[in-house]
Amino acid sequence: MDLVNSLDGRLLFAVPKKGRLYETALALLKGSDIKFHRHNRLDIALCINQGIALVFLGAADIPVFVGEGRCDLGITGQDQVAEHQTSVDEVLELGFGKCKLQVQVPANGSIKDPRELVGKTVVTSFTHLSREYFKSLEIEKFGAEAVEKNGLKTVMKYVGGSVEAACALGVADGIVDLVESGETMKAAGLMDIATVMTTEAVLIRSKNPRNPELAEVVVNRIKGVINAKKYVLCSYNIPRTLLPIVHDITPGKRAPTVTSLEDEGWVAVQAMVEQVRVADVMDQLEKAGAHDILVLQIINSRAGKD
Ligand SMILES: Nc1ncnc2c1ncn2[C@@H]1O[C@H](COP(=O)(O)OP(=O)(O)OP(=O)(O)O)[C@@H](O)[C@H]1O
Ligand SMILES: O=P(O)(O)OC[C@H]1O[C@H](OP(=O)(O)OP(=O)(O)O)[C@H](O)[C@@H]1O
Ligand SMILES: [Mg+2]
Repeated sequence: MDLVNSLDGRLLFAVPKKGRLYETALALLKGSDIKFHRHNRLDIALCINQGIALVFLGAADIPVFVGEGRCDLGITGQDQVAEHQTSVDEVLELGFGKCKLQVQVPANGSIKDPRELVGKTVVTSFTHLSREYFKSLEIEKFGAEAVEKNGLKTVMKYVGGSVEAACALGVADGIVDLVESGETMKAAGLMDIATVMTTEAVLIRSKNPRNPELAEVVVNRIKGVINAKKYVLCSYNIPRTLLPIVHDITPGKRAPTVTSLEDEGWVAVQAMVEQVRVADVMDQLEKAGAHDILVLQIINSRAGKD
């Protein structure tokens, strides 16, 4: 059976084929028990244990394919969804691929404010978002009527990558590009002067998925993996008399689990704690008189329906 026929009835899930989101997106699929074989150079992979086919696409193309209903689910950046103005449901923020889309200019140049770029040349891979951004600056400066009548004065030029080189090459007065650590920007002798948007990876769903029940199962599984990463399980022993104190420090998601120990007067406590707070929580517990404090990783989770 050829590949196209074997796609029949399968839920099509678009995932980035390379770049910044690739590895974490694949780890997320693995955590959700979505197993597949990807043959060399093929951009479609059938899942072994689910009625799903993965479609490997560029992150920028994923909102388009999902928006047109060609794919049912997709993982891409919020920036790409906004840039391509497609109608999709953003069902879940995924907590990785976090960065900012920023206006940048030469650090040693005279421009210090994005308004000074009005009427000049801006190079970017995000022409729609950049146009919208400079349109609002131009409306502020010239008024909506003038902008409507004369069009944008700022010139937007598209490049597909290595946007930072544009200023040094004399192609641009400023750029609009993604910044995470700022290393690339700094290495190119640029500085940021405004933020167009902040973004992270997101799970998107078509308005009309071909198998809504299976789409829901996949969304829930991914949700479980994402939520598990947000929390760790904290367990410790404490004299029963101190329990009221620790309730305040580790209230858990619903309530802490408290079990009696053989050692009379002592209890064992287990509670979910936000990963970002765990060091602080451990300090507080130790100070309050807790012993044997352990922090355990949660691999997967389901909150259950209320
Ligand atoms: N430095 C970064 N840190 C975090 N997330 C990023 C970074 N750069 C890009 N992203 C996110 O990843 C998405 C895809 O960008 P990426 O540059 O990986 O794709 P690409 O340009 O298709 O790949 P490549 O750069 O390998 O050609 C972006 O739209 C953004 O959401
Ligand atoms: O602030 P930083 O941590 O340095 O990250 C920002 C860089 O990451 C992305 O580029 P990528 O590596 O994907 O290369 P590209 O420009 O060819 O897309 C983005 O376009 C920036 O150039
Ligand atoms: Mg890139």
